[in-house]
Amino acid sequence: MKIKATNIEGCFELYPTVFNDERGYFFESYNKVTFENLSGLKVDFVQDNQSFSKRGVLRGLHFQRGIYQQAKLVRVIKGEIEDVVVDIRKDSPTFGQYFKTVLSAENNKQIFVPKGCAHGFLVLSEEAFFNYKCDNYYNKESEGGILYNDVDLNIPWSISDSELIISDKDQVLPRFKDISAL
Ligand SMILES: Cc1cn([C@H]2C[C@H](O)[C@@H](COP(=O)(O)OP(=O)(O)O[C@H]3O[C@H](C)C(=O)[C@H](O)[C@H]3O)O2)c(=O)[nH]c1=O
Repeated sequence: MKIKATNIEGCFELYPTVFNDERGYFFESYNKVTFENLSGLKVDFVQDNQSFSKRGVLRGLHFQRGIYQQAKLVRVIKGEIEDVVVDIRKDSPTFGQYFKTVLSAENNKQIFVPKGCAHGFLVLSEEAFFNYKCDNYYNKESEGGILYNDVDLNIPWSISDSELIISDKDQVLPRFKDISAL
């Protein structure tokens, strides 16, 4: 497992060691000791999530507030997505910056999304299975979000608006300038 910093403080990519043989492949998708040794962080993940989406589905940008803020370790089991992390920590040196990268079943790449960041993804392949760990439980009342095409963030999603599939809830999320930073 290797890790690589991103432009957002505390957000990093993880590249697992893949063992290929004539049967296929094997890799440790998560190992607490390895994660802690490489990141220097002690993270207690308490909830695993999985979602399935078709091409053009955009989920996010979501976060949870207060004591329910979540750090996440995200990955793709099948397909390919464009993953975006936005720093909404008002005291962070990278406040208001976003990080965007492709996660896929081919690159097996993962992202650690620190607490205080909004997260979302766009499915580029025909279908994608997305799987992630959270270090805090879901709390509907604490949910917040930012409109995916916020003009200030100006995130260059790779699929045009006309082809996007976005939930009713996500279509009416507030603009970045209107959320109270964490
Ligand atoms: C997140 C979550 C949702 N739910 C229920 C609530 C809804 O009835 C249903 C779908 O929820 P939602 O439309 O919020 O699912 P996503 O749009 O995939 O939300 C996720 O999208 C982006 C990419 C994220 O990073 C967040 O983890 C998460 O907000 O699952 C639960 O029961 N538990 C949960 O932890």
